[in-house]
Amino acid sequence: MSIQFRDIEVKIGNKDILKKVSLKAEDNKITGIIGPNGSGKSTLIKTFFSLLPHHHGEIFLDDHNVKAMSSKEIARNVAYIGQDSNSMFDFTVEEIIKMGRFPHDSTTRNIKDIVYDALDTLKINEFAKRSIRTLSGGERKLVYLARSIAQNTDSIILDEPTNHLDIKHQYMIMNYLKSCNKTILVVIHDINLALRFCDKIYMMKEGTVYQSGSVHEVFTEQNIKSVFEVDGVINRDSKNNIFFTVEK
Ligand SMILES: Nc1ncnc2c1ncn2[C@@H]1O[C@H](COP(=O)(O)OP(=O)(O)OP(=O)(O)O)[C@@H](O)[C@H]1O
Repeated sequence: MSIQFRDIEVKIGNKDILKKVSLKAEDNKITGIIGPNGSGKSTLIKTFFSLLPHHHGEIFLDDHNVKAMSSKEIARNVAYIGQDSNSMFDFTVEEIIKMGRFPHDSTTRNIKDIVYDALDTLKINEFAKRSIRTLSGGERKLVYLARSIAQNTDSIILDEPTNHLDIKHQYMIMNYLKSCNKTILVVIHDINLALRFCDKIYMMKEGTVYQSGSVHEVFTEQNIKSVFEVDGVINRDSKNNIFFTVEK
């Protein structure tokens, strides 16, 4: 299932936050959105779920304009893991994960089994009875990923999923996303994680797509300098993986 933004424009007050942004995330691929703070990454993904209105452009799920879809229908197809993992309410982890089943009217499987499979996948079974409010920021991220697993959608949109996570859990999440055979659209800040895991990158600057393509096409020293104002070097290790280091 592909996710496509066509010529999206967002204005807040007099400020143009997004200026004709187009992006396509495809089946079985991790598409990364990277860019400096304030460049419009979260704004773009929020428009998909109508969390922010867009003033121009269209958003499609395969050939379906999301404008014509109910929020429940969208949630049957696309899961969302936002930046903010705080919870206003004192739900248990089990209850949070169970919410992933809300868009689905029925299932042949026992819901408790679905919840426990999701906990198992991320090896967080011991959190099941805990209140979400007692978990650390990183632990909460894992719980919301487990909810998306229970939601069983073809696509997942994630806003900085590795934020707050230690290196083991950063790789656990990215490896899960790589192996799950879904359409993954992810806002990511870490250039080296993006280099390692993303199939396609959209590099944003000041509300526009500055560059898009494969990691090799986008992560050039020149593009990184122009967009992030950082001098650095693209290196290759002995296994021919490329990585970026900042020069002093
Ligand atoms: N409700 C709002 N009112 C005014 N300005 C807003 C509002 N929401 C977002 N903005 C502005 O829109 C711009 C883009 O914000 P957005 O959150 O999309 O950036 P981002 O690229 O996701 O940044 P970050 O990497 O810091 O999360 C920023 O300059 C932000 O200040």
